[in-house]
Amino acid sequence: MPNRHRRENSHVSTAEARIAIVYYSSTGNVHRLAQAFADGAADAGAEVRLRRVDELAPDAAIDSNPDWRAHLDATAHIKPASLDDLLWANGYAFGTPTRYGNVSSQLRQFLDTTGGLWQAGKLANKPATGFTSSHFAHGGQESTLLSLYNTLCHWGAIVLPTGYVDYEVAAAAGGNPYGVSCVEEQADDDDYLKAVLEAARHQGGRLAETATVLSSLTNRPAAA
Ligand SMILES: Cc1cc2nc3c(=O)[nH]c(=O)nc-3n(C[C@H](O)[C@H](O)[C@H](O)COP(=O)(O)O)c2cc1C
Repeated sequence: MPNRHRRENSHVSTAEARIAIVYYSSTGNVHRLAQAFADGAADAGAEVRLRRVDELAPDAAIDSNPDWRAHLDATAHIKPASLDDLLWANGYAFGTPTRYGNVSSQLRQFLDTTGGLWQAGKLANKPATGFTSSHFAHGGQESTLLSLYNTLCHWGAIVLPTGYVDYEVAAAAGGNPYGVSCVEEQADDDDYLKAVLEAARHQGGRLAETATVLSSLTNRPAAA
């Protein structure tokens, strides 16, 4: 029987939610999801930081694809992600395009700068979810998200997959229970794209609620 939990019926106050949405996008698909996550978390009452990780590719690669250069220029105003954003937030959403079934090197590079925070226990006990975009429906979205979640497990984060928490929302967006995902070759279909963005907004709101509930745990002093 489908689960029909609906977020709009929730009574959780998100006054304490501080959500960092950290993403990489070369041509805009993941950026679009990141914005929908930000909207969903903000609509639920959270403070939100939308942050892109630094581009690492050489200009020659970027300029070989006009969409890549155009998107990079169009999003230059978005602040780059920093470790301070991770310290500040009590809930995370990480977005990456699927790259050969894996996390992009740009997001990976940012994650690989978090050793100090990890060692100090500053990343533990916070809810964290992932989102991705691939070209094909079977192009490796699940493996990308699971690979991302390996890092979150090492942090001691509370991995927050989408599941089928709201069955209709999840099913309309393709039914990926590991995290919100977009199939680029289907994104020209307005109904599909609308459903995927709705799933991202839904998960952004759910992340904000979960961050609020878990923040007392996050703030718990270390045992003596
Ligand atoms: C180097 C490279 C590897 C990719 N690997 C995959 C893949 O394994 N599976 C897939 O379906 N799409 C793959 N893609 C396509 C991207 O995942 C897809 O275009 C995605 O929507 C891009 O998101 P963005 O617009 O946010 O950058 C790859 C693209 C590039 C450039």
